[in-house]
Amino acid sequence: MRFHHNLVQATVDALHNIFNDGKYADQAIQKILKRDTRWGSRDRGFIAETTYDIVRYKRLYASIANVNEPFKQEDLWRLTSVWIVLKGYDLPAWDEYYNTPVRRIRGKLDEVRKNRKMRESIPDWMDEMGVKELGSLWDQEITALNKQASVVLRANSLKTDVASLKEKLVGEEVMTTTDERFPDALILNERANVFRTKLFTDGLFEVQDAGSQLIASYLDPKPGERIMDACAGAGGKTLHLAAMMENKGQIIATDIYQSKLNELKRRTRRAGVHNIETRLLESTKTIKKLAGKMDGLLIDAPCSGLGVLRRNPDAKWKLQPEFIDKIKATQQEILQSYSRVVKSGGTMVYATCSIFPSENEVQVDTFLKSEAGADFELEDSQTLYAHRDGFDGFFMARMKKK
Ligand SMILES: C[S@@+](CC[C@H](N)C(=O)[O-])C[C@H]1O[C@@H](n2cnc3c(N)ncnc32)[C@H](O)[C@@H]1O
Repeated sequence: MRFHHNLVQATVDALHNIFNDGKYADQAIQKILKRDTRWGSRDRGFIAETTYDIVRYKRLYASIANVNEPFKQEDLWRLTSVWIVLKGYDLPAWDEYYNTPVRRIRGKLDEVRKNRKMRESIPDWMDEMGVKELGSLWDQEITALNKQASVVLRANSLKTDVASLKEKLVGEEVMTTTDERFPDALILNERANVFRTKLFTDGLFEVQDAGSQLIASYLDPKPGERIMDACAGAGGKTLHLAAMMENKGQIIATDIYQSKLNELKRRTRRAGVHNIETRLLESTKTIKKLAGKMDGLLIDAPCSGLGVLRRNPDAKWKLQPEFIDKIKATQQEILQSYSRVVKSGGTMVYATCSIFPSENEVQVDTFLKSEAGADFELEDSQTLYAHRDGFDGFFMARMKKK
């Protein structure tokens, strides 16, 4: 592999912004990629993937490179040298890499890889929590969560179907694979910037992980029904619900952030969806008004996000155990309060992108045993694991109201 100094410098700068300035990895990378319009897709791919890889393995690489935070420029260059050596490439003859101890780097990897916290590059507290929550599954799961995420599209059934979208993508030189477990999904064979295609701007697809695509189907909304998507965010699942409902009926999409709902509205227009109404949750009034009126409720709850570490590797370094405790309290509050919108005979799905039982089964169980949950019955629940199912980790539980 031939390395270009300006691309590695861009990677070093992105890492500086992420590690030293606390910027989110995706935003820092987007900003750096705007630096030079002459960079082609390979150059951009190199910067993005190398940066993500070093963020993912920060603890491991920093230990091998023998550098500590806050990282100086030369420390960040050393992290890139460790990345190059461990990938099995030859180091370019640049000043920054002068005297790099290549054999020592390889030897140190063999030494530290026996320790899971080092090998998988995770904070101590996260490893302890993972073992407590998942027991022996944690080892395989965290290894799988450190893999690079695949890019998955969801064909927008309001405008196309999987087979014709697949064919149209070939015209854009984007090759994809289908998977019978995820009927609307197309999985890219190689990463590509699909957002630049006209197919995307025309609303023929959304980028949405395969696991996430199961959640709207799990609620099974029917055309003409009234559905509430309580934690709609920017609407990944709301748009899917709308497509399943063939634009008929009504979806009330709520969130506590107007900015996210604005983004949802923008996506709605592109997707050709017109049965979504957004409402900002400012007080309990909105929920009270909707009490007993909904055929279906989706609670895509805020969570630790540990199931989607493939997509957000910097969460390993930004998450704190105190935040997880706080978010668990919010999850139960949301279940207790929003469940009242479901009418008799209606369905509620509680979902998270976490693989920890304390955010999932335990929350559902606590709810069902509480007064608010007394009228609900658990129909089914399932967890998608990255190590077993191959995509992001998700949990979903479906409850029926008597
Ligand atoms: C997992 S994300 C939702 C992702 C979204 N459903 C999608 O598919 O793109 C959880 C969302 O819950 C919102 N949220 C946090 N606390 C909330 C609350 N008390 N009530 C409603 N939404 C809340 C967050 O702003 C966030 O957008």
